[in-house]
Amino acid sequence: MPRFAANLSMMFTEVPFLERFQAAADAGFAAVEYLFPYDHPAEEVAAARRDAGVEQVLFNAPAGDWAAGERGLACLPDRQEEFDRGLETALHYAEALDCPRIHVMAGIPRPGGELDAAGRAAAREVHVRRVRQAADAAAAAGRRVLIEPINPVDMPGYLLDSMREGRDVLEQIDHPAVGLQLDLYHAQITDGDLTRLIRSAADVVEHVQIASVPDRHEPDGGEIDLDHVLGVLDDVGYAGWVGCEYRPAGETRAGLDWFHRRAGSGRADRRGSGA
Ligand SMILES: O=C(O)[C@@H](O)C(=O)CO
Ligand SMILES: [Mg+2]
Repeated sequence: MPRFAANLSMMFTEVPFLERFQAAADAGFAAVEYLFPYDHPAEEVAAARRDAGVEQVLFNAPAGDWAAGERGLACLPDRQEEFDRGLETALHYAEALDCPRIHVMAGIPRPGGELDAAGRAAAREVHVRRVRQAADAAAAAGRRVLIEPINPVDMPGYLLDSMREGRDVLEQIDHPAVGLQLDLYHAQITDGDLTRLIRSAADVVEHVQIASVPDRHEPDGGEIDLDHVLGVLDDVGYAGWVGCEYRPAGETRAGLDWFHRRAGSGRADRRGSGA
């Protein structure tokens, strides 16, 4: 059975961010992930993680003005300086948190508008270049960069909008320090055919996330058969983490039956270092 990491941007939001580490540990999670730690100094986040005794397995590089609708900087040509600074910040946090991987978001090249083929090619060219840049810096710091396809219903206009696109871009990036983040919630919406998809992408997937479709709640309901996809991940030898990136339907702990049934105590289920 794969190992589960609690996503602290969506789970345990009943308590302030820094308290979510301990809440996740108390619930039995051995690891955590989240979108952004940057509202708090790296040292405070690192202390919260250490005190709770959980591994940090993933977080995102700064992604622009999130409140204004931005979703990453990597494909935005006129944001090079901000991208550079964000990369530095992310690597600083990764060091403090002992986190092996950073998700670098592509961005929305034409917010609210249509992107023609030429516009898409231009955005992709910038994206490929910036992810390579991030990967060079990450590799020098002993870390890895992930890219994640995201469904266009939740994130209209996001450049990396299917697993197929993700595979293509990954090939184009062609960098040993870059891998794919397979969010099965997005993948079910954009690609479907999850069994074949997991099997065919097994060589490049370095992190998995789960949630129910279409509501993005606890992963043991909706369109995805959780035990089936976890079994396929086991079959292909997936040894990474499975991030629980879902919005609990009610109180987080009240919805953890699915986790306790599959992970035992969670902590007892640890295999290897997770790095
Ligand atoms: O799937 C998601 O939404 C996240 O993994 C993410 O990084 C961007 O929102
Ligand atoms: Mg995700």
